[in-house]
Amino acid sequence: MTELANIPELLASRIRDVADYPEPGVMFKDITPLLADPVAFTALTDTLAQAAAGTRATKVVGLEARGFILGAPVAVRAGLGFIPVRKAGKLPGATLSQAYDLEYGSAEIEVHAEDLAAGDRVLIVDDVLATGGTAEAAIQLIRRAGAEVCGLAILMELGFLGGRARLEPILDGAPLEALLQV
Ligand SMILES: O=P(O)(O)OC[C@H]1O[C@H](OP(=O)(O)OP(=O)(O)O)[C@H](O)[C@@H]1O
Ligand SMILES: Nc1ncnc2[nH]cnc12
Repeated sequence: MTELANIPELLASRIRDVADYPEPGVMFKDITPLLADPVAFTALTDTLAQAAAGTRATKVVGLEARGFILGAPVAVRAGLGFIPVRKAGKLPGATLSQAYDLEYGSAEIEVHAEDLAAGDRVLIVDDVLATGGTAEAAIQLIRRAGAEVCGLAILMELGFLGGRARLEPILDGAPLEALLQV
């Protein structure tokens, strides 16, 4: 387990701001420097896996694509199965789909219907919470599959975009943990 004095400071130092990407007016939070640093990536994985332990999750859902990079090692560390929620058209089996808007556009996500069922407690993992559109769509998908959302574990929350205010009313008390706040 990682033992570092100030994990949030380390993580924040490895996230790069890119102005006007992917469109004018957006300050993009680029996590690739964090991923390239094994100490920071391990600290992030361990910290998110600790969040999973407190939720009694039975599965981890990661949101394509950056949520896969973070969610898969968290699932392994926590001893849980990993379920990918993919952008539309990428999963070969029978899927449930949900359209949504995000900070810079709109999209549709899907999950294999057979991957989740009643009795599953799902922890959603992603890198950034902005408007909350992506996470809200994932919550809807997971519930339509019959499973319960037991928490959201996010690396960075962009508070000024209102994602937390949007999600908390629909989370039924499940925790929304963001390691960093902007
Ligand atoms: O709160 P929101 O406004 O919905 O934005 C947050 C989402 O946006 C990013 O994903 P993106 O769709 O850019 O996909 P990527 O991970 O494939 O880059 C990020 O990884 C979150 O999933
Ligand atoms: N500003 C941002 N940076 C990185 N990912 C994002 N997803 C939505 N908004 C984002």
